[in-house]
Amino acid sequence: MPEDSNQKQGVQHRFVYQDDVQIEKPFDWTQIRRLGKYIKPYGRQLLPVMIVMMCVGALSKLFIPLIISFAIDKALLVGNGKLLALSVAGILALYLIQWVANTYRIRYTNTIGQRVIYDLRDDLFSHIQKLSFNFFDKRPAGSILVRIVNYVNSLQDLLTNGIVNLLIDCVQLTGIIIILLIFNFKLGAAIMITVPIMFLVSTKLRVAIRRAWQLVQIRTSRINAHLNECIQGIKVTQAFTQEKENIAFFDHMNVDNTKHWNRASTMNQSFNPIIEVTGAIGYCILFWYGAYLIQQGEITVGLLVAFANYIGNFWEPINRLGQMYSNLLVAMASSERIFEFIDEQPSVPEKKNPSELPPAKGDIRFENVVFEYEPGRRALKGLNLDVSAGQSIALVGHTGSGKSTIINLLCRFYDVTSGSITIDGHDIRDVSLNSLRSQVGIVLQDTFIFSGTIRDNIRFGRLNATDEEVEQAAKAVRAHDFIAKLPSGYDTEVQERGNVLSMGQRQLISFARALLADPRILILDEATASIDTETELKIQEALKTLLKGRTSFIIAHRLSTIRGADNIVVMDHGELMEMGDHSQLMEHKGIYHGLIQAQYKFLKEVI
Ligand SMILES: Nc1ncnc2c1ncn2[C@@H]1O[C@H](COP(=O)(O)OP(=O)(O)OP(=O)(O)O)[C@@H](O)[C@H]1O
Repeated sequence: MPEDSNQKQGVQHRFVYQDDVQIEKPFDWTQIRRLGKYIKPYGRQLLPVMIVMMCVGALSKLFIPLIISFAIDKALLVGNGKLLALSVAGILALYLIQWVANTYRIRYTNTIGQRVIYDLRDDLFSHIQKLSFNFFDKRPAGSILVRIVNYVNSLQDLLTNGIVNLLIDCVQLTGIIIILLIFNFKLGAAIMITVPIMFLVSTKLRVAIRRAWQLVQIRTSRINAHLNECIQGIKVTQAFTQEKENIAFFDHMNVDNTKHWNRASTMNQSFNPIIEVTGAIGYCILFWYGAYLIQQGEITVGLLVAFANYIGNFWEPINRLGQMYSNLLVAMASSERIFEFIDEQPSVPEKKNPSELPPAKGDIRFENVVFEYEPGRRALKGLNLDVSAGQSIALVGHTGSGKSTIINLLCRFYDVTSGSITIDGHDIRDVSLNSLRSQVGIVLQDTFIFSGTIRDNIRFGRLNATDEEVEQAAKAVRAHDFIAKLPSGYDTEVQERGNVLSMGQRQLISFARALLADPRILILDEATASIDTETELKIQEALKTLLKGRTSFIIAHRLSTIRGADNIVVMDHGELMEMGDHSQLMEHKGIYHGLIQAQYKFLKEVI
């Protein structure tokens, strides 16, 4: 393969974005019933008014052509001015009634639709908040986001306008058909020859057009995902000088998107002419056959005008029904995906009537703990560990040895595959998640800073903390000095992920956050990033304050932390290999000794 094409293929296969495979689903009553449950709470209050308004609007529209017909035959053609004026007034009154009814109907439909969407979005978000870690392990954040935003929005149209329009159109169509057949069966039946053609074109072509637009939508989503990834990873891209490749990949996606857009747009443009031609055939039949029936004396001119009016009103609902049908198929797929999330049960279930974990002393016991993230791959292979209240435990070991897993299990982000973990003798599976997690504080390596002020970020540890308490916590972990030097002090706005702050500063903020929460058990995943000695000293002092009197687990990377720990647990391939304090383990000359030697050697070489 020539180099050029090799390169091109490489670029095309570099980023893989998973699309939602099915963009439409067949009509499904279960979905409608589930959606119906969301409408029910508002039904009794708003539905009756809405239905009355809908019927008034549809009926007043149906009567207008009849009055026109009456006005032509009985007033215009015989020169009865008074009756003509009365008819015009009647038509005006009907238009007015129609306008009022439609205004209120739209207002009520929108209210119901908005409330349903609000409830659905709320349910989805609160449900996702409760789901366990393994749910997020399996899904990219983008796909979760799309379900909350796009799929819920795509239901909005169906719920606000779709269902009501469907009812109005059905009432209107039935009304027109009855009137046409009653007033002149032969002419009515002749016009209706075009109905099946119109219906077929409207449904089939609409579905094809909808599909074409959805393919465009998929391409646009891919572009968005790629843009998002490229912006997030811009530093890596520039560091590895991959800008050209990224541009080439983006171009390839852009071309693909434009190609699909052109196709969908061409199909779209063909829709109206087809509908117009079919409509025109209907008019031809009406005027040709209608003129014949007038000559025969079977119908009046007024009735012919009324029929023309009805045909005009006839295509509109048929056209909309076709569109509604294709919207419904998309809504089926959207609601299925939304309910799929809502039905997802947390893999870490709460007991039916869980007891509350009493204020913990902090004695922790891991007994024969086996854990598999995926069946057959053991991340912990029968861990036994006893930790007394107030002890600090440093977890060390090679990458992938199971250190974070121990912490994930203690917080019950996952449940043990077998064995048990107890706090002060209480199995953590028997107590409520809230009472457990509120007593276990966690400071992660990748400190998450939310958009907001520094004060808000510290207060995240305890939302009802006063400003003084926030500042006290910051002072205790030596964060106050740098915060005070920021342009607006504690009120300085930091952006998502806290990009304006250094690694060390972010860590100090997360310490203050943890101190404010004041948990009995503290978990600390130390940052590995190199920080200057002054900050390192500050962090060590802050750590002392933070750990005082608490049972703590530290995934340790710094020699200083390891030395100070009461007990050092050395993990290897999911097994506890060594345990003891620093001097004991150094004497033992095992894995720990090797790790420390390697670190010293590295430091010596660097220094
Ligand atoms: N979410 C996950 N899904 C599947 N396997 C996982 C998951 N998280 C970790 N593992 C696997 O479990 C094992 C232990 O991982 P763990 O994260 O506990 O290691 P660690 O000692 O904390 O490593 P590091 O020091 O690199 O953070 C590894 O083999 C890892 O591949």
